Amino acid sequence: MTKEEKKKQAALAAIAYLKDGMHIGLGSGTTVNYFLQALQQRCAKGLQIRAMASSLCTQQWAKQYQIPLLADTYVQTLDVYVDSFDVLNHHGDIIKGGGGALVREKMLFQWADKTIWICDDEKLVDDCHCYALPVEVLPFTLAHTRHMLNEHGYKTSLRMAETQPFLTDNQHYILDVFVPKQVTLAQAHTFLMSFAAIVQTGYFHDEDNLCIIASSKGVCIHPVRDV
Ligand SMILES: O=C(CO)[C@H](O)[C@H](O)COP(=O)(O)O
Repeated sequence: MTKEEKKKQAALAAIAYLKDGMHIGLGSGTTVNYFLQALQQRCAKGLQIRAMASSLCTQQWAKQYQIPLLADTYVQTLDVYVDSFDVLNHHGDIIKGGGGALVREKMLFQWADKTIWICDDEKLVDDCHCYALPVEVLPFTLAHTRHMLNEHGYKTSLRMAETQPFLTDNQHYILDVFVPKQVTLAQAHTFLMSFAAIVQTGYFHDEDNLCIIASSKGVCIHPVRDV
């Protein structure tokens, strides 16, 4: 089974957790796009939900698929948040932000009553240090921020979109940060958040929510702590 087929299978399995009347937070990325396509079909068959997108890209897809959207000003509750991630280790440490939507993704994750993670098995890793940690940062005094991080052993790479720095939906930059081996992601997150220029990191921690993992053997569903 290809990686794309696995993503699709995981996304399809998440549909079973949706009920009429729910407010659903939508993550970002290609796996979520498969979820949106499945959701479009369920909505066409009568499922009554309303959704909130974590990125402009997801919002555009949701509109294209005619998924009813909520205006953020009026939403007080989110029943469930559905998203994928870049990597997850066996301790519930998650890296997100490959698509640069990490701030709004974390907001919806923190807000929702529960989260359903959807992924292919290639995203499960022993050590998250294999993947750079995306960090959303203010463009103001960027060179200084990078210099300070470098002084502490954190190498950084400014994410680009062709010849210009990649701009997030919040009009900030993304630094892909290589966390030193001896520092845990949780420690790195706390350290990085001490910089006023850093808006948020793509480090998430979760143990209790469900993770739907698709592999060539099929789909399995576990609490994150048992992955
Ligand atoms: O964190 C994210 C976007 O900011 C995505 O969830 C992550 O990058 C995974 O994307 P994909 O489903 O395309 O593999």
